[in-house]
Amino acid sequence: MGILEKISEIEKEIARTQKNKATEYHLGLLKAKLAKYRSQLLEPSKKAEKGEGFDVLKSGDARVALIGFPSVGKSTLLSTLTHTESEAASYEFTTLTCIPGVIQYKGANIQLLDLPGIIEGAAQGKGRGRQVIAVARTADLVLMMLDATKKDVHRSLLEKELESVGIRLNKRRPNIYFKIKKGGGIAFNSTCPLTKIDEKMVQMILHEYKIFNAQVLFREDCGAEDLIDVISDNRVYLPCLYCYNKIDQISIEEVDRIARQPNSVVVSCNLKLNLDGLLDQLWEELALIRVYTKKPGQPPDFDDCLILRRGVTVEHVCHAIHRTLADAFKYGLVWGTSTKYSPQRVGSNHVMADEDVIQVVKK
Ligand SMILES: Nc1nc2c(ncn2[C@@H]2O[C@H](COP(=O)(O)OP(=O)(O)OP(=O)(O)O)[C@@H](O)[C@H]2O)c(=O)[nH]1
Ligand SMILES: [K+]
Ligand SMILES: [Mg+2]
Repeated sequence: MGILEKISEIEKEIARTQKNKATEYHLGLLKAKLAKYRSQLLEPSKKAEKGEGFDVLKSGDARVALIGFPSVGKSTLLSTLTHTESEAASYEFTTLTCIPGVIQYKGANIQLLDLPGIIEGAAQGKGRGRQVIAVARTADLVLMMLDATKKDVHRSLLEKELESVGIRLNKRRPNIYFKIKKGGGIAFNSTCPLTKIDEKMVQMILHEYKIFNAQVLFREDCGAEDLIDVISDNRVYLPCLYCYNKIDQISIEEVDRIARQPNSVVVSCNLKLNLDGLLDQLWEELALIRVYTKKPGQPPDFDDCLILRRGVTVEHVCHAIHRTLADAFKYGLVWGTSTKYSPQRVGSNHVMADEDVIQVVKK
């Protein structure tokens, strides 16, 4: 039996197994098996299926991958937001390779990748699904483009495809400490009550992965799937923005309903509706911030900013300015929303905010 058949057998078995106390171990084991086969399926693809036209160099401050069914308007969006033209047409699979463009926004260069449309079964290699998914894994954010005139099944189908190859959208890594050891068996512990898993199931899942010595500490109430995610090293956790296009074709009530969904933005590429709103939300989801620098006795340099991630410290800023600056750092003077006073003297672990100005004082 091939891996694909094994996967489909297990999927069928999971579907027909009733969920209850008596079957939970069995289900946990099936899920572990499923995850194992799926990762086997992905292994050989790394080299063999790279595919021509998909090796695009990473550039700029962040990378965004456009993922969606055929003809939802991905190429139209790229041509509208960047100086790059990507052919758009009314027939499916117009785009066959990865086409990079650059969005210039608030001083940042955001690389936007137009990709072929993907369909159900993409993860198993249908269409150019595997190559597309491989590119998505390298992105800082997935911009999932959807046709607002179509039903939401498209969205769940795409989510399932990405899910099945280890891409987790808008989810953080489960808070489970996991470390393989040389001996000593499985040391299992938790810092909170667990309602979805117990020691026996943890053991079973680890054994399925041929792990017999490990330290496992649950720091939140996670289940079998979370544990499997932590064991598997091919998981990526990405923010996802759902972009509903073609709102020129639907009622205002429908637009309003979609726009209220979490992580969603509504646009019309053809009529250029709400593209500013899309850029704004992209900026937010990418968690980018601008930091301006200032030399002593001079006004801040507002023409040139550093583009960094939310949560960066003064130390990061020093590294971004020059690699030797962190060593020479004495203290910083910061003007902006991250401080109580402007300016305020700060140490190297002070956290910066968007549009802060900093002057670095050296030893
Ligand atoms: N009504 C409407 N049509 C649009 C809009 N944006 C794009 N389209 C149309 O949708 C069709 C497909 O657009 P593309 O940009 O080629 O779509 P794609 O997602 O790149 O398609 P593939 O590359 O084939 O996967 C074209 O006929 C576009 O003119 C929009 O906002 N409203
Ligand atoms: K198309
Ligand atoms: Mg296209």
